[in-house]
Amino acid sequence: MKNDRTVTVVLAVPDSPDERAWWPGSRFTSFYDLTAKSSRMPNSDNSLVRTKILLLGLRRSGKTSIQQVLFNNLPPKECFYLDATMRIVKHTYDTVIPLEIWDCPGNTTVESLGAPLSQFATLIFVIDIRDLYNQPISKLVEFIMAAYHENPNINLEVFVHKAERLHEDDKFENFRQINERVSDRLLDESPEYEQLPLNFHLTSIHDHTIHEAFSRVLHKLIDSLPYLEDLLNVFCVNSQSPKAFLFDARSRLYVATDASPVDSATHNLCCDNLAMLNSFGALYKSVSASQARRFLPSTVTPPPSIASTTPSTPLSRLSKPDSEKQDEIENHPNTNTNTSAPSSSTAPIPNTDPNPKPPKDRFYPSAATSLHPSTPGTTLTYNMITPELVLLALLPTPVFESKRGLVDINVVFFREGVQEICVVEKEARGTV
Ligand SMILES: Nc1nc2c(ncn2[C@@H]2O[C@H](COP(=O)(O)OP(=O)(O)OP(=O)(O)O)[C@@H](O)[C@H]2O)c(=O)[nH]1
Repeated sequence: MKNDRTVTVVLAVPDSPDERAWWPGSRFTSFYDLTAKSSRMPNSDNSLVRTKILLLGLRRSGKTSIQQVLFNNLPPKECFYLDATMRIVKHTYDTVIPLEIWDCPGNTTVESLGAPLSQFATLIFVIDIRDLYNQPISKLVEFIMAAYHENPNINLEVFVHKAERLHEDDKFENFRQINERVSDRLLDESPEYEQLPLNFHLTSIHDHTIHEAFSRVLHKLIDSLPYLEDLLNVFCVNSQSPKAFLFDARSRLYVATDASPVDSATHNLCCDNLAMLNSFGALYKSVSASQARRFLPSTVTPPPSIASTTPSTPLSRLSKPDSEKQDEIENHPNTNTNTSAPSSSTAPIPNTDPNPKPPKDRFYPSAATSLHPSTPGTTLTYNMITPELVLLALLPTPVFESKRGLVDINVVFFREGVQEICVVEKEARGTV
């Protein structure tokens, strides 16, 4: 009976524009029109307004590794071979908001930065967890003081990094000491720094802590976060989902989640599942590429066949027959070859078709994985929402099995709301 009531609620939502007035995405449009749009006019040269993040820290603290692992899919083990950063490198990344991440050399000072701190929305300072000496703390304090005077609204984040290198007790002791020393040094400088909101995170590229910490950094930068959270809350209630995340597919950062608390185990599970599904995209790309290989030089290595590379877990299943959807899956962002990734095996395919087909409607892939088969069980669902974003939601398996259509309808309306928000974000930044 309880589930039937949910059906009524969901189907009643979007019948007419009037009835949809309560829909969070719509409320967002009108409110956001009045607020963010006016404060986020495009640059005078009509270029895209990017939110800037400053990545600072001593040499070898792990700045470039963090950027490369999160935004360039570099496997953590390969970070060992990264060259030292000699000049400031500006990396751009597009998700709900467009980002510009400044990876700075270890010797960067406030003076040598070459840009006022007022330009940046967030300053992330990376400290090696074993580096309890004066130098990194002095440098961090120098930047905090400068930021306080130039840009009091800047988000100050400290990543106490390479945390996996220490045992639990030492990890928390070093974390506490770094935290305490920074606070003491700031207090020595002036009591006015006492109230500064400094956020400390324990991070490592070798586990999911870097994803969780950077996600929290990102949340503070997304003006539309409350509206995305509203949509997730509505989705969870109507689909009986205990937890749902809206993830940026490529970086595996979650851009929003519902109101229930995030527990690391669930977050990590979603991250792993996303990594597994992301790797599907590359497989389909290879298969499609093989059909077009007649256009390519013969030196291109043949891709592995689907049959031999499909993950063996019987519980993971794509929602549509593979053969039907290969072409459309090619449009999935996860199938995009990341040109700056270190080891991309798929060469770009020249478009030699003299009669190119008209663009197709976007296909939104979905998948479901049973997490533990014992009754009642939990199912993790994956639904693509926009080219960048995917919805990962936990559902009781009986709900998923008996109310699949209902969940799908909820996903459709959720997608509509999120897409509306993304359009408004883009409009506010002058990209549409
Ligand atoms: N154990 C461990 N090593 C890490 C982690 N992150 C980065 N490293 C290693 O730290 C070393 C330095 O990493 P980089 O990313 O080059 O450091 P950086 O701060 O960019 O260094 P500069 O470019 O010289 O300023 C590399 O060998 C990485 O593999 C981590 O979370 N854990």
